[in-house]
Amino acid sequence: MVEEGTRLWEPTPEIVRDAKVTRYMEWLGRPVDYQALWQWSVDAPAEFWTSVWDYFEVAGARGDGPVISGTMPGAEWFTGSTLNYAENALRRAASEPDGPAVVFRDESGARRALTLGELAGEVARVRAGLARLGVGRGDRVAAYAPNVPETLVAFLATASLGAIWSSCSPDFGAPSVIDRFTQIEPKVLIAVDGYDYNGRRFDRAAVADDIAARLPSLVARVRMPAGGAAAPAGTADVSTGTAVSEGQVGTAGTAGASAAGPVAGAAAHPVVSWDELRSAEEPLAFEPVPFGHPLWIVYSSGTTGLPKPIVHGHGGVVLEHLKALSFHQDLGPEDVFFWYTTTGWMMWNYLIGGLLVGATVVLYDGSATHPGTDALWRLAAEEGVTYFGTGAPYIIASMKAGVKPEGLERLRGLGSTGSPLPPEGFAWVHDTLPEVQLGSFSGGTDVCTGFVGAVPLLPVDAGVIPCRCLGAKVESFDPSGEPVIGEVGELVLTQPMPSMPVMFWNDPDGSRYRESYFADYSGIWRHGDWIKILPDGGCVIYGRSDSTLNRGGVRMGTSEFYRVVERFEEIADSLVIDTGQLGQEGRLLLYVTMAEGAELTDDLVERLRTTLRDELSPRHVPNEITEVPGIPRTLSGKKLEVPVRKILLGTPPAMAANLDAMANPEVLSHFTPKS
Ligand SMILES: CC(=O)CC(=O)O
Repeated sequence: MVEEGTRLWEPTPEIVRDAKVTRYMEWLGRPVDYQALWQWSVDAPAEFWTSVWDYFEVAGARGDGPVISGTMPGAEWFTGSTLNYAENALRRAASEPDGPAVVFRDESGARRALTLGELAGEVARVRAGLARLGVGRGDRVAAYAPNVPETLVAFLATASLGAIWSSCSPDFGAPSVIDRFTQIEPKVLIAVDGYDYNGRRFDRAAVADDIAARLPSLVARVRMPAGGAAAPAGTADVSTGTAVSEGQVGTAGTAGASAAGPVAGAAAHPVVSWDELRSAEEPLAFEPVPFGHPLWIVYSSGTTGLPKPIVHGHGGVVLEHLKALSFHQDLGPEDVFFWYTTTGWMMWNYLIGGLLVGATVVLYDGSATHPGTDALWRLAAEEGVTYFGTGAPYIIASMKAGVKPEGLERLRGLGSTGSPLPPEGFAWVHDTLPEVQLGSFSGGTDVCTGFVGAVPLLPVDAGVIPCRCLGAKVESFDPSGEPVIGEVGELVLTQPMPSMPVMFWNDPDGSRYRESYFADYSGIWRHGDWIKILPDGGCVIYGRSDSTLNRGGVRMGTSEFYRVVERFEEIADSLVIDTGQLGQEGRLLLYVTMAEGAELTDDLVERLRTTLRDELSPRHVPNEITEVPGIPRTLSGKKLEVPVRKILLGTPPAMAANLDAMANPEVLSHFTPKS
C-alpha cells in the first residue's frame, strides 16, 4: 500500500529552468513561484488572460473592448475581438510547411503522417468542398467518424468557415447519435462506413444510413471510407452506398436500429464521397469570428433527458488550450503529443489542441489493449511520444497486467484523466518511468480542459494532483457554502474561465445552462465533484458528488472506497453504491468483477469487509458484496455510479442510463433491485 502524499517525483533545476511556464513568468517579469502566479491569475483574471493572448501572439484582432464583462453565468470575454481557431492551429503551415503536424496509427500498425503543409492543403480542399455544399458561418457540420486525420481535417475546415463542429465516435449506436445530432440540426453529416476495434471490422454503413435518414436538416452527407481516406480501394462503394468491408465483419455491441423505429423512404440529400469533397485545390482562408462564436458542440453524458449540447467558443478554447497545453503539459513544437481518446470524448478536442502550441499530434484509432495491454506503450515508443495521455483505468490495467513499458526515452510527461488515479497508480508510474512527470488532470467536458493538474515546477505526491491550474479559481465548499482547506467539499469555480460554455444549444433563455451549474450557489459554478484542497495547493478528487457515500453523516467519495477494494489482486474492478436517499440511510452495495482465476470466496469477502472497516470506517462495510460479469462504464471509461443507483432504486435501465453511450450495456441487467 502506498501512503497518499508520498513524494514520488521532483523537478530538477534544469526542468524548472526550461519549463514553458518559467519562460512565461520571465516574460511577465514575475518571480518563478507557481503558487504566487496562480493567485495572481485568479485575482487579476483580466490581466492574466490578456497576458496569455499577448504571450502566445494569438492570431486575430484583440480590439480594445473589456476583457471580462459581467459575471457568471454569462460573463463575456474580449468583447470586440475576432480570431479563428483554425488559423491559430495552422499558423506555422506557411513558414514551416515541411514541419510535422499529425501522425496516425491504427491497431494493425499502419501509419500515415501529414506535414503542416499537407494538413493545411487538405483543410483548404475540404473547406472548399464544404462551402460548395453550402456550409457557411454558424452552420453545423456533424461527424460520425473515427480518430483519423480526415476527421481532424474536416474539423479544421469547418472551423475555418466559422461553421460549428460536432463529433460522435462510430462506436456510439444510432439512437445516441440521433439524440445528439437532431438537437443541433446539422447541414452536413460526415459519416464513416465502419471502424476497426480489437482486431475486428465493425460495419457502420447501415447505422450511418439510419442517422442520416433522421436528420431532416441535412443538405448533404459525406461518406468516409472505413479507416479514413487511405483505406484500400474498394472498401466503400460510394455510388451505391453499400459498404464492402474487408476482413471479418462484426456488429458492435451498441449497434442497432434507432430507438424511434424504422424510417420510411430514402434520404432526400445527396451523398458525396470524401474524394469528391476534397476534389478542388483552393487557397486556405479563415473567417474571422467574435471571441464567443461557437466552435464546437460537445455533449455531457446525461442520464435523464437528452444529452446537454455544450457550446464552446473559438476564443475561449484557443486561450485555454494554449495555456493548459503549454504551461501545464509543457508542450511546444519539439513535442510529440498523444492522448488515447475517441472523437466522442472531449479529450479528442484537447488532443488536437496540440497543434495550437506547435506539437505533433498522434491520432490512434482502435483498442488500447489490442493485441496486448502494452499496445499504447509500444505505440508511444515507436513514435517517440514525449507526452502520453490516457485514462486512469489504462494505467491500472497496465499495473495489474505487470506491463513493463520500454523504449520511452523521449517521454517526459504522462497524463491521466477520466477517473481519479489511486496512489498505487501514481507509484506504479513512478517505479516504471522514474524520470517522467505524472500529470493527473481533472476537469471535464463542460470546460473542455482540466482545472486541476500538474505543472513542471511542482513535485508529484502519490494520489495528489499538484495544483489548481492557472486562471481556474477552484475552491472546495462545505455544506454551508464556505470555502474549506484540508476537508472534502463540493468543487466549485468562483471566477469565470474563458472556456466555460458560451451556451447550450437550443436553450434560448439559458435556463438549462443555469440549472446545470448555478442552481446551488448564486453566481458560482458547482461542478459536481468532491475535492479536497491541501494547504500547499495540492488537490485530491474523490469522484462525483452526486454518487457520494453518506453513511450516518460520514460522507466519502467513491474513489476512496475503490482504492481499498481494487488493491486486492483477486479483484479486477468494482462499483460501490449507496442506496440511501435524502434523510434515509440506505444499503451499501459492493459489486466486484474477479481477476482471472480468482473466486469470490467467503474468506475473500471477510478480508474485504475487515479491510474496509479498518481503513475507512465500520459504517463503510458493505451490506452485500456481489460478483458481476462487468462494471458498467461509459465509452470513455467512467463508472456508471449514478445510473446504477437509480436502477437499484427502481428506474428502468433504459431510462436510467444512456445505453448507447456505454461500453458494455449488457452488464446492466445484473444490477436490478432485489424485491
Ligand atoms: C480533463 C477531464 O476531466 C476529462 C474527463 O475526465 O472527462
